[in-house]
Amino acid sequence: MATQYQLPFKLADPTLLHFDSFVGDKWVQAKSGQRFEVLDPGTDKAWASCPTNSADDVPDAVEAAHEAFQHFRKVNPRQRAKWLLKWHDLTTQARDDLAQIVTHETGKPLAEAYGELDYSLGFLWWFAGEAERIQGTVSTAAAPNRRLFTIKQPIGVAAALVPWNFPVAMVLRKVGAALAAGCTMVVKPSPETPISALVLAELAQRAGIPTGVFNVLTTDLENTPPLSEALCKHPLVKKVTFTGSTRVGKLVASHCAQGLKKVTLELGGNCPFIVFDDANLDQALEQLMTLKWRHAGQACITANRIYVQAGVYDRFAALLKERTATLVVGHGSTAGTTMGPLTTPRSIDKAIAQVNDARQRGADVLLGGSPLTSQPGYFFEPTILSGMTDEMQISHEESFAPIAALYRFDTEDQAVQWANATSMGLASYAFTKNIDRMWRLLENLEAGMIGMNTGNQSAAESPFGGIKESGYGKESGKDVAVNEYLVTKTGTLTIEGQY
Ligand SMILES: O=CCCC(=O)O
Repeated sequence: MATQYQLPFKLADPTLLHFDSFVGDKWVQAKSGQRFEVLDPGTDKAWASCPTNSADDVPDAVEAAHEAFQHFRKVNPRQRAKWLLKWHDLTTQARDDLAQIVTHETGKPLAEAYGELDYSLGFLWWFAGEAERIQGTVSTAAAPNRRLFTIKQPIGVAAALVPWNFPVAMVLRKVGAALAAGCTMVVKPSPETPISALVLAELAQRAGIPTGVFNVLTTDLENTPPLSEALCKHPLVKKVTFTGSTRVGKLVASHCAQGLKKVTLELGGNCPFIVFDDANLDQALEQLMTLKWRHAGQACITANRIYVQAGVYDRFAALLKERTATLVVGHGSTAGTTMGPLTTPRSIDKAIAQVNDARQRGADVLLGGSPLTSQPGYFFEPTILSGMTDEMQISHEESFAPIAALYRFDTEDQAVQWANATSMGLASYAFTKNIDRMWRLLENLEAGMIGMNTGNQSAAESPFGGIKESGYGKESGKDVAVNEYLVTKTGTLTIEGQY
């Protein structure tokens, strides 16, 4: 359907853009005919609309994916790899256009949108390689004349429930693994970021990926829970992958439990970032600057609680303040912007509540602390809070906002105890030049991913996933990610006349 909205940017290839859902090989409306608006978080203005699909629209999409699976499961892995590589090449060519779209959906600065695209392209490249490396096993049984072997087969139709903070990366991380395994997929992008997912569908079609293998069902905030529930409970959906909050992850798991569906959950972080007295402070600071302010703090692996040892606390806080004060907050497409808006107005409300709570309980606001209301859009000042303590809200819940919360600690044991004092366990970061201590931290910090003198550990080749209430299952990395979309079948063979 043509859109009546004015595009706030120019595309080199406007035919990439679609504003309808993609099921099978067709661009489709919701059965209800309803549509919802897509807003630019940097202006609060609508620039597109998409179909408001409901639970009623789920069966057509799942059936299209199921029909496609009957053929796709038998396609030679090399052919699947070639399609993924072709998709990679076409997405690379569309990089400039996709960057504009990501910036206008999420608010992130263009340079960060490019960074997300390069990260995303890594998934198509990586999973093309993984497709041909799916292997079973052969072994000799204890019983005589018997051999055991296992084969791996695609599990079936997968449903992906995707967040808005990295809309291209999160789609491609999930679908790359699914297609490498031989599964087909129905993607439900977030209400904030449907357009980039639809561009990926256009590119998948151009890459020759067969009809029904990649489907996109858009919907608004209100219809997200029932549509997602219908996907989780549809009998032909055999696998669900979700990235988002722990609260919603538990709901997804409970919907899937009824059908004993295989589930991957990438949930909340509340990640600690620990700086010891013997750290290279420049290194720690530089890593924190990127990790904390990336997408205005809206990443599940961002540093939520920053623990700094007493000997360097004041210096580190002063340096962080000095560097943070140089950030330029503005619309993501404006040249020179280094931090964009939050993606949703809900996030502003939460940030205000968290800063007020910390302030009332005795924290000092070293920088920022308020929404920026002088311009339209959902802007919040880069904020540094010092003197944080355990009873403050931020200690127990993710900010998902540009708030750096500093805690002073004395000993390694104290830092580890505080870092682990959370129900979550996605990522932890530690900065020290003491190798014995670093090894102890690797073993003692309760998280699925440990950054050691680095704040950047996300990559296609690196297994991504948490423990505790940060979820289960791995995305990306060798074998583990594709395994999430495979089932193992065991064969037992009797061989006469052998041993
Ligand atoms: O926010 C979740 C994903 C972040 C990442 O993949 O680095």
